[in-house]
Amino acid sequence: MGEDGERPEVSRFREFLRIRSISGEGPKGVYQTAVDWLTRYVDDLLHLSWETVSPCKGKPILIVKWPGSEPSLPSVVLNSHYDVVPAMQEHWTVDAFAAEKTEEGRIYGRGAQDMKCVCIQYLEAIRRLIERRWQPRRTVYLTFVPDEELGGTEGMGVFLETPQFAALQPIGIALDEGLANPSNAYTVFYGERTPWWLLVKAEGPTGHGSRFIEGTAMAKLVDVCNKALEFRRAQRAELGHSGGCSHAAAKTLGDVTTLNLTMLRGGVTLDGGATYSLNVIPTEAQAGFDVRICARTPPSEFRALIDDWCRAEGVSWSFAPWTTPLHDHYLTSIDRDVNPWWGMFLDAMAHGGVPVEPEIFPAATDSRFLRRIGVAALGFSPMRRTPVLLHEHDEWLHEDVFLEGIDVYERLVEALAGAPRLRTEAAEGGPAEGAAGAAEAPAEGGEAGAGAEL
Ligand SMILES: CSCC[C@H](NC=O)C(=O)O
Ligand SMILES: [Zn+2]
Ligand SMILES: [Zn+2]
Repeated sequence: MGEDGERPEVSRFREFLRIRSISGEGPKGVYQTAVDWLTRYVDDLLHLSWETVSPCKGKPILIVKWPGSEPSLPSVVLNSHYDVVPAMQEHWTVDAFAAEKTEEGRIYGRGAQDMKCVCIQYLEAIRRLIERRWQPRRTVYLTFVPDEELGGTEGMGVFLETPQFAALQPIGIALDEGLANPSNAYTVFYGERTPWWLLVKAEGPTGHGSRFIEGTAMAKLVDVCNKALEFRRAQRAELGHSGGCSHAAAKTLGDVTTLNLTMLRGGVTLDGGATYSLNVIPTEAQAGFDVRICARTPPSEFRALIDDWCRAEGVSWSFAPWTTPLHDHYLTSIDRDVNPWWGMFLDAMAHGGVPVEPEIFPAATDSRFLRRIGVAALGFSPMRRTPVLLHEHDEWLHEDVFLEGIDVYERLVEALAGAPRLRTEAAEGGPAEGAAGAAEAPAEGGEAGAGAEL
């Protein structure tokens, strides 16, 4: 027991929460602080080898290696991101980076659910397995990446291009983050809705604001926005009144397409943007949308819609240039016959007696980079009986749920890293019966991958 009778695992989790590793705006060098903290942890408690790689300056990726007894077998990758989204401190009832714990056992902090809990749970599960002298058959790699919250381009995205990533290959299965589940079950994600961040740009004539000028940039843009919002209303209706809570309705957020107007810009500005010339018709206006295309809708179908909306108004649209161009669906098969890892995952969970609900992740995680290159990836954060609080004010996780998650990973790592060669895996030099991993990425507009039940 640690201080105040607290379990040392919990104390370490709280310590990690105090590092302000906010993507984009943390204190200078804080990413390195987080990685240094993790490497000390590995040195002191796991005694495993590790290395860091920084394809983007100041954005280190930490790779920890636990060698398997049969290193030629495809590896098991446990991925987590150590960056967190900012906290609006004025809306929190506690300090977002103090990792306070209530008497009842709730641990408050930015990253408590997303996903510093998982970073520590992986480490603690492996610490326990090492302590009880369990040896993995397959090599296990822990990867800790930055910048997931910014889209992963300068984190997992660039990591894929490095020799350090090549060294993890072939990968059998990768685990990455999921979401809390308020019910008694865990949720596991085998795919994600595909994020499209769009910019619509309208142009038109100028003139005096007192006249009827036709075809203005603003009017055209508003027409496109109205069509987009109409589409949004229809999708909202399809979801029903549950608001995406997976337990009150048959449909979850992952089953419909969301669209939100998240940026509007226009107007002739004065004084560096402090005021506007409201009597001058602006010649340009822009809107930005966050769209998440559900797995049932081929991206080409959505593309046709937005093309229509824009063509009708004579305006243009483009993908936001700062996002990673992953615009297709990538799914991991949940057919045991196609993907034996799925069966192993389910069996290990069933062994623990906890129900599992497979779903499509409503947002985007680093899993999509892995699925895109054919790696089977499951999004899983072992948090049940817990409200979904990622990115919210007063994010918390109960210490008992955190501790239970370590037990879960212990079981999972034993099952996955202890797995003998699968029939879908080639013997050295020989052919395999078929790829186990992610279903083939469908061509633009194609169906969801083979074996994936939607
Ligand atoms: C377009 S990539 C964005 C990634 C981000 N991930 C977590 O919130 C998300 O908004 O889903
Ligand atoms: Zn996350
Ligand atoms: Zn997040």
